[in-house]
Amino acid sequence: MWRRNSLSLSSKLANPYSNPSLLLLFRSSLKSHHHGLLARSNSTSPESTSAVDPVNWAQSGPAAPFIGPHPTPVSAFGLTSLAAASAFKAKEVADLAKHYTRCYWELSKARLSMLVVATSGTGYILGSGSSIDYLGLCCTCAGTMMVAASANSLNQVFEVKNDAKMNRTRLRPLPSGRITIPHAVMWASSMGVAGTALLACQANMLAAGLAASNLVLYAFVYTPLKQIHPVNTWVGAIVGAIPPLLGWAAASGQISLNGMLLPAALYFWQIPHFMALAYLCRKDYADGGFRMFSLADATGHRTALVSLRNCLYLLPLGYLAYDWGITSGWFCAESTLLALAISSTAASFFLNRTTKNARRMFHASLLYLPVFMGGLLVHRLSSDSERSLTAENSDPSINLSPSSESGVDLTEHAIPRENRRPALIGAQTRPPVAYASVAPFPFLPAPSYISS
Ligand SMILES: CC(C)=CCC/C(C)=C/CC/C(C)=C/COP(=O)(O)OP(=O)(O)O
Repeated sequence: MWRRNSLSLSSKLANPYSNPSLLLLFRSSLKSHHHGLLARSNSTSPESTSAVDPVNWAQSGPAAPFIGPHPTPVSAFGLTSLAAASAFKAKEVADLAKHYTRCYWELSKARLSMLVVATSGTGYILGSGSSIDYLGLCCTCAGTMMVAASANSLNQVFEVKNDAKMNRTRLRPLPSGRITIPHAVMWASSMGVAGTALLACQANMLAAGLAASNLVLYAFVYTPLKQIHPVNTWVGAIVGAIPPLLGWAAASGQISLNGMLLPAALYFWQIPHFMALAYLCRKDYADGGFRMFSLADATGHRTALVSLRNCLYLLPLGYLAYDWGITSGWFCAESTLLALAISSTAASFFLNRTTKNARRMFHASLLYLPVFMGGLLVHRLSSDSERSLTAENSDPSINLSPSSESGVDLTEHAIPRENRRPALIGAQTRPPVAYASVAPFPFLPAPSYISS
């Protein structure tokens, strides 16, 4: 199609008369040029230069010669027509660029991909320790965006027939015929290769490997599974949970237990989110030929139960974030309240399985994720603040002096960047009040139980 468009574009440009709109533009510019010359000829000297009006010529043969002072009307005419052709060419190129930008945007499911990037970026910051490498963060986000765009485009390539049968998806670029399958595959391949290469060069091979494996899991396992077995939702939840791990791995160079916190939140969060969506769009999914969990559950009882169970799994995450030294105790409280809020919507849906309650649970899930990630970032403990707390509170065997001879040296020189955050697993947990003197309230006095 692109080839056809570009061919027709070039042939139109080569022969402007073959295009009615260009001919119109061409003729109107000639007319105004002609009228201008005539007006001037009436008011100025009768010095004559004859010319042919090609518009009238085209319609009814040669026109009466006009007289005017312009020494070279034919070359002026040529310039005007050239300008008209260039303007037309520019407009058509701009329209073409707009058309394909829109197709790429929709193929990439850009808003979903941006959410994926947000989770990966949050993972990167959490895995960064005391100083964030902003260039690394940007490259990780860009690489994640490209690979996610590729995965989403491949998903649409494989589901073009199913998408055409669903109201929600029938206007996507492939089922609506706005782009061809080979073109979409070309876009997906280039994005996948470029994104993985960017991650490999600017982050590390672990992050690149996670991205590439996730692409394979999403496009080649999850996507066909949607038409085979309801277990697809759980596989999809793994796909959604990988990007924050990828971000963590890009920053820290490894996968560690406390790097699993955000992936776990994403995994549990996706179950009620997608269960609500599949419940609300049951007919659409059935029409599309997808085997979603909710389709084999006429009463919605099991769909609601599974959703509620996974919401409850979100409850301990705030405590774990605090206990593992990722965030302050404030996050523990906030996360628990947030999990209780989404769980209450899931409980309402469980007790009363109406569309309204399913929609409430869906909206609660939309709110949950940004608030949870925002809380993680706001209450995150950098290695510096952790280090000072650890020093104030705890184990005398931990010595912060760079030239420590006894105990564990926690200076940046002693701990490789990639090991900083993971090394803090198992560090002594601190009473919540100790966190009151760190972010986000660093101005508060040190807690009184700390001996000076
Ligand atoms: C780095 C990398 C490869 C990241 C990929 C992340 C990604 C694509 C996550 C999406 C997870 C998911 C299950 C979406 C639903 O797809 P769906 O097929 O059910 O959606 P649809 O019905 O709208 O097509």
